[in-house]
Amino acid sequence: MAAPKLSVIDFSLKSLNSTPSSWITTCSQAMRALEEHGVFIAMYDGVTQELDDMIFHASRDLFDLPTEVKVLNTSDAPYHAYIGQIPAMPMYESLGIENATTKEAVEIFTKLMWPSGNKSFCTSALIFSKAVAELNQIVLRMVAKSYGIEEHYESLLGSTNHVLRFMKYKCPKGNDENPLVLRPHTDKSLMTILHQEQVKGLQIQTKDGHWIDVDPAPSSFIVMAGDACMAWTNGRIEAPCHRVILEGNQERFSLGLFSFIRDMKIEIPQKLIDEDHPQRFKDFDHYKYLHYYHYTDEGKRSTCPIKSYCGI
Ligand SMILES: O=C(O)CCC(=O)C(=O)O
Ligand SMILES: [Fe+2]
Repeated sequence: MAAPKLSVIDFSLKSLNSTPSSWITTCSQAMRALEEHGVFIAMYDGVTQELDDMIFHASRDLFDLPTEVKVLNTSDAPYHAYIGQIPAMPMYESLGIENATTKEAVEIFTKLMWPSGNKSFCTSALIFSKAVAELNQIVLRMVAKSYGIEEHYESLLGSTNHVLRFMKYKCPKGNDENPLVLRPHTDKSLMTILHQEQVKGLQIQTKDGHWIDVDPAPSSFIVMAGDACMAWTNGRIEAPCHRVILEGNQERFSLGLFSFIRDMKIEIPQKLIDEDHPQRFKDFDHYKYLHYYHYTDEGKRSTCPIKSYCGI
């Protein structure tokens, strides 16, 4: 049997905007992939090659800073800020910018890391976040339109916190080093969009248990549903399990734009509840869910924390 593959879907702005029927075709391809696998690869031209080069250059600059500077990146919310120096994950380090689509937040982060300024970091982080948030919005609008829950989605839009996360994986030192650098998990976001530089490592698990390698190709963005999307769509779109394995001897850089909903409860749309689809989740607060997953024993131990948190 041929190895399973992820769907690769053309999300170039030119083709999406060319005719209404091309939007509809892309929408049905995206929906099929999301409902079957919770993930697809979008070929997206909203990030130019020049911006791509700039953002990975900016990422290297960021990781080159001393640890005592990087730890200044803090947040009240778990997994929103600096993570590193963790004995169980010696090869992993990451930093996060909250509200990364706003100039003010990116400027504050830049000033914290480089008190004397770093214009090129600031510019590329902001433009990259906006471009990827646009892709995030296009995909979520497709989901909302397909399910007839546009108004519902629009109400979440203004409460979205886009967190831009810079990730670095150091190369494994010896042959005995465990190549698993990020353990299998589902994301806790509403949606995540990942982008990797030329070194591969991300693997996604299909529902029947196969691990698929995600090839890093220029312009390819991995669009992945998070746990909050599974609850919001009343279980129609499930968050896929994924991990990072590093077998080569190169370090790896990747970027993720994670969307979280704050200051309001995510309600399960009535349109998605009927006789064939009984309600599977209760309305929930996304940030309380993050707290449950990261800080409570029950949340940490659960094999499906979103179900244990707000499942019916
Ligand atoms: O580095 C990657 O490609 C994946 C990162 C990831 O899965 C995460 O941060 O949740
Ligand atoms: Fe993840």
